[in-house]
Order: sequence, then C-alpha cells, then structure tokens
Amino acid sequence: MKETGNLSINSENFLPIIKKWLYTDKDIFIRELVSNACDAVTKLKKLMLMGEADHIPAEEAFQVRVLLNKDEKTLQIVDNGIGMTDEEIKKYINQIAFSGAADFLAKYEEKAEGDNEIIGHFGLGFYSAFMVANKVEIDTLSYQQGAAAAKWSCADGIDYEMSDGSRTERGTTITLYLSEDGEEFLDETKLYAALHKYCAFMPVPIFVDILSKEDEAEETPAEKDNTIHISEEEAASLTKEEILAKAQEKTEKTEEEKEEPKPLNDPSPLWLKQPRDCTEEEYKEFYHKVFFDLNDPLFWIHLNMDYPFRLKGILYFPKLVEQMDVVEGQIKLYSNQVYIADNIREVVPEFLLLLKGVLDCPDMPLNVSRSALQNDGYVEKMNSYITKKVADKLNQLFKSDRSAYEGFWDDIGMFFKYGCMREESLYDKIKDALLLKTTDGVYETIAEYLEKNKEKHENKIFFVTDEAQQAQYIRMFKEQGLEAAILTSPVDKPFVSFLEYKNPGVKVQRIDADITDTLQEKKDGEESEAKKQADEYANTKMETLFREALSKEDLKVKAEHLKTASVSAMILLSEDSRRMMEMMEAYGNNEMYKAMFANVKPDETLVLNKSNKLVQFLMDAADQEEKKEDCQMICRQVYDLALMSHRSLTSEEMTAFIDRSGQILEKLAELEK
Ligand SMILES: Nc1ncnc2c1ncn2[C@@H]1O[C@H](COP(=O)(O)OP(=O)(O)OP(=O)(O)O)[C@@H](O)[C@H]1O
Repeated sequence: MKETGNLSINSENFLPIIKKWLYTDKDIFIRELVSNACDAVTKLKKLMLMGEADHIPAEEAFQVRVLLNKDEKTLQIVDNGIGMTDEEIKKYINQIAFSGAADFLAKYEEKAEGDNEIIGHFGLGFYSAFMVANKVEIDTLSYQQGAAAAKWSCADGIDYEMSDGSRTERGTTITLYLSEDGEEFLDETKLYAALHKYCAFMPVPIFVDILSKEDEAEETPAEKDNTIHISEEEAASLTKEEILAKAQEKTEKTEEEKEEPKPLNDPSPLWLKQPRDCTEEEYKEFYHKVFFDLNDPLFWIHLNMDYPFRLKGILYFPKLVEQMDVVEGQIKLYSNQVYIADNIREVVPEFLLLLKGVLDCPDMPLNVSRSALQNDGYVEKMNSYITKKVADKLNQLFKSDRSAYEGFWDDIGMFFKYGCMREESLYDKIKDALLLKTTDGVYETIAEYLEKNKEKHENKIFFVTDEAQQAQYIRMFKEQGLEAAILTSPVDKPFVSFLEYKNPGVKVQRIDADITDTLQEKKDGEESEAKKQADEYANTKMETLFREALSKEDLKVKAEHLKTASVSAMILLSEDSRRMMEMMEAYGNNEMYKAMFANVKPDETLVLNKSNKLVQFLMDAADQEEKKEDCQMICRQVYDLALMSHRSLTSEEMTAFIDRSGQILEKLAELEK
C-alpha cells in the first residue's frame, strides 16, 4: 500500500509546545506582536515605494499604539500598516507556521532587491499571544482598495471564528483578553518594562495609552490658562513691548507643553546611521542612555557592514571600575531593531562579553536553538569580522596617539589579554600593541621591553604580582637598573603562560623566581678550587644553622654575594614550582588533583646575602656555642623577613614574628643600658 499526504498537527497539542519550548520568557509576546505591527507598517511603506500602494498619502504618520485597559483586562496592539483581508487571515493566521513575512518577501523579491527589513521569519510569533491571553481577536482592514474589514477571534488557541470586521481605517488591531497567566501585564510597570526591553529601537514610533477608571477619577483637568499675572508695580515699570514679550513667552511655553507626545522608542537608533554622520556627543549620550553608566566610555567601534552579511552596531570600551572578575559587560543583540537578548554566548565572541554594546544582526537565525548557532557559518563570519574591527581600532589608537593609548591601557589591558587568550587570532593581530606597564612607571610593548633589557637579561621578562609584597625585590631591581612588568590582575596569571606559548624562546618569570646575574657581584675570572671549597663549606654551615634554627630538615640554603648590601636574605621559588603551587591552590578542592599533587613540594631556596652584615655575623658566630641562642633568633627573623617579601605570613607565623621582634627589641634595650 502506498499513501502520501501532509503531516498534520493537532492545535490542542500545539499550544503547550509553543508555551513550553518555543519561548521561555512570557513577556516575549510583546516582542512578537509589536514587531508584527512594525512589520505591517514596513511592508506598507515598501509597497508605497514600489508604487504598489499609491493611493496612500506619502506623508501619513505611521505608528503603533499599545492600549492597556485595566478595567476590561485587555491589551491592544494597534497599527496602521498593511492590514489583512479575510483570505490573508486564513492563510497566515489559520495556517500555523505559514509566515506572511516570508510570503511577502518571496512575492516582492525582485522589486525589493534583497533589501530585507522585515522581522518575521517563521509564522509562529503571533501564537505567543496565547501565553498571556485566553482569547485573542484580530480586527483588520487591508490597504487594498475596496477591501472589507475582517475579524478573527479565537479562544484558547483552539477554535477560531471569522466574521465581518469593524475597522474603518486601514491597519490591524490585535486584542488580547488577558488570562490569569497574563494578568501581571495589567501592571503598567511590567508592561513598560517589557516594551522598553524589546521595543526600545523598533523602526516605527510606538505610543502607549493606559486606561483605567481609577486613574481617570484621580486626574484633574489640566489648567488652561493663558493669562499673564503682573503686579501693579511691575506693570508700571514695564514698557508695552516688554509686556507683549512676556505674553509671547507664556504662549510659547504653553505651546511647548502641548507638544506632540513622544514615542516610547527611538525608531532610528544611532547604530543605523553612517559613522561619519555621528558626533562624539551622540555616541556618549547613546551609551549613557542604553547602559545606565554615568561614566563616559573610553572609546567605541561603530560596526557597519552590509556585505557579505549585514551587521551593524556599536561596541563601547567602558572604564573599568573594579577588577575583571566583577566586571560584567552587556552586549545587546538585535535583529532588525528588535531586541533579542543580552550576552548570547553562542553568538557573540566570548571576549566581547566584557564590553558594552549593541549588535544588530538581521541575517542571523535568532529564533533557532542556541546550540545550532554555535556551528553556524554566519556566527563564525560575524565573529571574525568583529575581531578584525576590534584589532584594527586598537592598532589605530596605538599608532595615532601613543600617550592617549597608554592612558587607556590600565582599563583595556585586562580585556585584551583575556581576548587574546580566548581568541588567538586576536593576539596575532594586536600583539604589537600589547603593553607591559613596568616598575619604572612606563608602558612598553613586549618587543620594546625585550630590546631594552637585552644586555641585562636576554629573552627574559620579569614581572611582579604584588607591588607591596615584592617591594624588596623591586628595590633591588631598580638599584641595578632593572625593571619588571607589573602583572597584578587575575587574568595575568594565565597570560604569563600564554605569552611564553606565543613567544617561544622567551622566558617569563616572577621577580623572585631566580636571581639574575645582574643582582650578583661579578666573580673575577676563574674561581680557584680553594675558593670553591670555601664557598661550599660556608653554604653547608649556613644550611645546617638555618635548618636547625627553623626545624626545617629539607630547607635549601645558598649564600651569594649580592650587589645590594641592605637585604639579608630572600626566598626564591623557581617559576615552574610557583606555577605548580598556583595550580594546586586553584584546583585544591578537586579530589583527582589532590591525589596528583600530594607529593609535590615547593622548590624553595633561601638565598643569604654574603654582602649583608647580619649574614656575615652569622657566618662568624655559627660555631660559637655562647652565641648559639642569638644566632638562632637571628636566623628565624631573617627567614621571616625573607618570607614576608615572598608571600603573606600565616597567622601563626605572624604571631611568632611579632613575639620575636619584641624580644629582639628588649635585648637591644638591655644592651643600651
Ligand atoms: N499586525 C499585523 N498586520 C498585518 N499582518 C499581520 C499582523 N500580524 C501578523 N500578521 C500576518 O500574520 C503572519 C504570521 O505572523 P506570525 O507572527 O505568526 O509570524 P511571522 O511574523 O511571519 O514570523 P515569526 O514567527 O518569526 O514572528 C505574518 O507573517 C503576517 O503576514
């Protein structure tokens, strides 16, 4: 047996599917119905341009009105767009998932020349009305000459009724009889919130009227008073012309008060303008208004692409107030001026999520599932276009005004470092504009830093992670004319490894990872065997002394001649070992890692400075029994001082340090006596 046919869907099953799966947010019906109304106007305008509707006056004011009647619990969306004939209602409304928008585009494809400003795609949006209404009515009159008004009414989205309509003016009125689920929209704050969220930039002016008997009773009729009040004395001092000028001023003011009501939305948002026509003030004003940020943005990028895909928008680089982990950007996504959502990770390159901005992507299939977007070719193309634009802007700023660029760096550096790690192609494009702020208070590119320090430490970048804690190392560095990059933000930890990975042959290490040759006194010529033996003996002696004093069996101790005499000791932790420790800290709670790191010990060395007097004293006194107690106390203190420049002391270590410092001072006081 062979049979063919159309698959059918039972409307009783269809609505629960719409409610549950298609739209997660209830307020989306506002977006769908108001955008349909805007579409209706856009279509009509297009027909007028094509000469298909020349009986409509060109200057007509197109608009969408949203009327909330609190007493009758109805919400109406009224437009003066294209309207529908009863045939069209049957086709586009009664046939679920048959889009009039797609049909319109197919019909006028040639004349419209691919210029697609119509929002609808799928022919489903209208039914979202049933998420909030138990009855929906359409009253509509088509733009076509001689058309009759048609009415459609449907309860619970199952059975519909069609009859003659009552509209006398072209356009469509959609009436929602709000159900229990939709009653929240009787609260005008809720309604306005949804309108502002989805419709703030829709292309047709939108006006809202709220009707309620309660509110009407409260309202007192506005005083209509054109009289000017002048006291007798004032009148005496004024000339006739001045009195007339006052009267004129009053009339102008009253006229102003009577000014046309303003639409809720901005139908021509800034991003649609040509960048060359936008002023700096306009960009800033738009930013303040849309992102509620009182600070001015640092700079912005206006995206304006028509071919091979359409993408318009403005990306703002905000001033960072806090560290990155608390900074949250906001990228608002629009499709033909209809708000879709904020921060859709599947669509927007991840690093952009730290910025603020608007993106209007009319070609993106935004109603389809997000996981499908991840592999969408359009998304990929859009991402690489945005990445390129961002990189171009950065390079241009870097080249055109280096000092202004350096001024921004503290705010944008974190963003770009993060961006480079997320999107390697971004790094390749901007690597020459990435800056390192150094302990000398200057900003250098990586190449500049390497070149400048080539003689002292070739292919090595030193950095500090905490300027206060590592102050001692920084001082030693500065005394020897060395500089280190200041990499203190959370993003810098992984960025250091990333830099090494992208610059093979360059070692990036913390300032306390190793002592550079520059910090040590130069050894004159070849060392004699006797000298080597003496050094080894001194090392062993000091190691034994410190191990005993600190009760640290496996402490590694090394004595060196440093150029700076004031520092008694420092702790060095090899770069690899420190990174391992940081990883342990980060993943410490994970059982698998815990087992993996169980036997890992930090590779720490206590470096004693033989040029320091205290260390010299220890070397001399180590063998003298009567000085043993003092030596041990000094050892502990020297070790703690070194530790403090390396990391924060634990509470027990700090208590011991304070007690010991007290004892040392007491001893000093005894000596003074
Ligand atoms: N206010 C209106 N004026 C004129 N026609 C309308 C109006 N509202 C809906 N329609 C017609 O009904 C059709 C179906 O609307 P619906 O919102 O279900 O789908 P769509 O807008 O085509 O696509 P999407 O599912 O993407 O919103 C529209 O394409 C349009 O032809």
